[in-house]
Amino acid sequence: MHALNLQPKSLSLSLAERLADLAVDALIDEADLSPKPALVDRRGNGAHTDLHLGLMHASALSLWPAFKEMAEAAIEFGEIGLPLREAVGRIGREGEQAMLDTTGGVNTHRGAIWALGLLITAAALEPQSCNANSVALRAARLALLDDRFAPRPLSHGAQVAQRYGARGAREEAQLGFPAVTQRALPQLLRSRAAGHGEQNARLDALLAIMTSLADTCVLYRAGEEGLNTMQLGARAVLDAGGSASLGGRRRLHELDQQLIALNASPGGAADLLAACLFIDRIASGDGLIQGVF
Ligand SMILES: CC(C)(COP(=O)(O)OP(=O)(O)OC[C@H]1O[C@@H](n2cnc3c(N)ncnc32)[C@H](O)[C@@H]1O)[C@@H](O)C(=O)NCCC(=O)NCCS
Ligand SMILES: Nc1ncnc2c1ncn2[C@@H]1O[C@H](COP(=O)(O)OP(=O)(O)OP(=O)(O)O)[C@@H](O)[C@H]1O
Repeated sequence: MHALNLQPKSLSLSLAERLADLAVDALIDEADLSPKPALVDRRGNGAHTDLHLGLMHASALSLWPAFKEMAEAAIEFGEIGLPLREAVGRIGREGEQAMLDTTGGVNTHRGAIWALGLLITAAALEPQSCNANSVALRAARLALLDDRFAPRPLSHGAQVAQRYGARGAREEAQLGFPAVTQRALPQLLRSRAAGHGEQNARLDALLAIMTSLADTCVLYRAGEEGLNTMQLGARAVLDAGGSASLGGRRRLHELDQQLIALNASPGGAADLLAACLFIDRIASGDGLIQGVF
């Protein structure tokens, strides 16, 4: 059993503060990871005209209070149920507003607030049981509850669901984040074990998500052609040896060019990579052990 260490010796941060720190760290690590196909990274803006790395960092930092508040709500309510679900929904919407205030109205992290918010809440509910599957399962149980106060806008995800019947961010969470638990985390561990280096292992984890995700950002911007290009291209990189190999790097460069030409940015996959990095840290106890903060 993986347990969060509740009593750091060197600094007395609360559990909620530590979880918020880890979530913001995961977002910053995701943004900085390079070269990500068609996404914002240290090289540039990928397929985006309204996003850049500084904005992604500022947005990530703006979410810290909402993340902390979600963890505190979990501790206060103490169990999965409608009161907690609706509290977290309200805090998530406030976090989204803080994000929009920070970015001047640009959507930098909507999907990430959803995924990380649920996972933080799930971790804070039972910090003594934080292996990947337990946290994802608790997050799924929360996501399955219907928030009566959630607005139902005709979001990009909803439009794509109508048009293609695609499962989006909501369904991914309700299923227990299979793209993270069954694809990204196993790939991250395999690439690390093969000695590929941390940055390549993270890129490989992102690619593993991209091989099968119905990313509604890609579908909205580039339709089924975009989604097929993303899934097949990501598979080709991994089959060529992954990000650490010369063949894999060539394929990765090709995929970057193809997705940019199609204006197809895999933002949903990027959010799930952040979720993967967050779970990896809490499941290994890394960062929650005393002295790190
Ligand atoms: C469920 C959410 C993500 C809305 O989803 P929807 O598909 O309708 O919206 P939209 O297209 O605007 O954004 C979805 C975002 O999810 C990400 N995403 C896209 N595809 C996927 C996928 N297959 N899996 C996971 N994430 C994805 C992308 O970043 C995308 O931008 C969420 O914003 C929401 O409903 N929030 C309500 C407030 C709430 O309850 N918050 C709880 C906080 S924990
Ligand atoms: N490094 C990243 N680069 C780009 N997008 C990212 C990155 N990390 C996460 N994302 C996610 O991608 C989404 C932004 O994608 P996109 O711009 O397609 O969204 P949109 O607001 O639905 O569409 P549009 O900009 O076309 O109006 C955000 O919700 C964000 O969570």
